[in-house]
Amino acid sequence: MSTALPYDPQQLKHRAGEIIVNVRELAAAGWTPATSSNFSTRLDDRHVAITVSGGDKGRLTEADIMVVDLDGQPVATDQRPSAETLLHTQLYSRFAEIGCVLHTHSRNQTVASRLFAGTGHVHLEGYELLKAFTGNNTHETAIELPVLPNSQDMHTLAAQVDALLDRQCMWGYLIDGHGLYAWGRDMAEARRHLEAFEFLLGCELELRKLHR
Ligand SMILES: CSCCC(=O)C(=O)COP(=O)(O)O
Ligand SMILES: [Zn+2]
Repeated sequence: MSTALPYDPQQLKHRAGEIIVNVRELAAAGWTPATSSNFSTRLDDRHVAITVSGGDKGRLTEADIMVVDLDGQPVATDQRPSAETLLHTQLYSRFAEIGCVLHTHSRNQTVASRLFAGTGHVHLEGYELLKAFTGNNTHETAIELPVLPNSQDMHTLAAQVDALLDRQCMWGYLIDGHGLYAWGRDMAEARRHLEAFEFLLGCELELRKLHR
């Protein structure tokens, strides 16, 4: 006897393939070292496809992508979702339009998170690449990328993110000594935001090396 799944398995297959292809490229760029990072996409208004906890994210297969509900509870599986699932589901729960959340641990992201933890944000201004963020259409603007203190308690981190989202519209944040979260309406938009943050953080770090 087969039990009907509460989500569309074809949609899961499609979204899992999308995660695998994109994450392989992010891993090849060195942004997912030592089993770090996690990735998710929305399946429908109640379900999210997310990477399982642990393992080399550069070698994901369909078996490494599972389904959770918006409370982060596994659906029709006994696999263990990412330890940081709450940081994904809080965004899907809060914004119906968010379709993809990407979290990476590149060197630039991690170094910048340490360097700017004291000020609580990274000021990004005057760059043409700011136009990569949905809603921006000029370089004559600035965004503040928040830097949150790290915690092993996801509820503490999620509360900090919620407090920020109450105050500002944003496409990502850094966690001190940890990495970057970025999101968008779909994989393409989330990846564009992630790559833009990575590039701009690299520029800010390089400028500091040049003492500017
Ligand atoms: C060795 S990485 C430490 C955990 C982490 O920050 C991360 O991004 C990966 O956690 P997950 O449970 O999603 O594998
Ligand atoms: Zn992490």
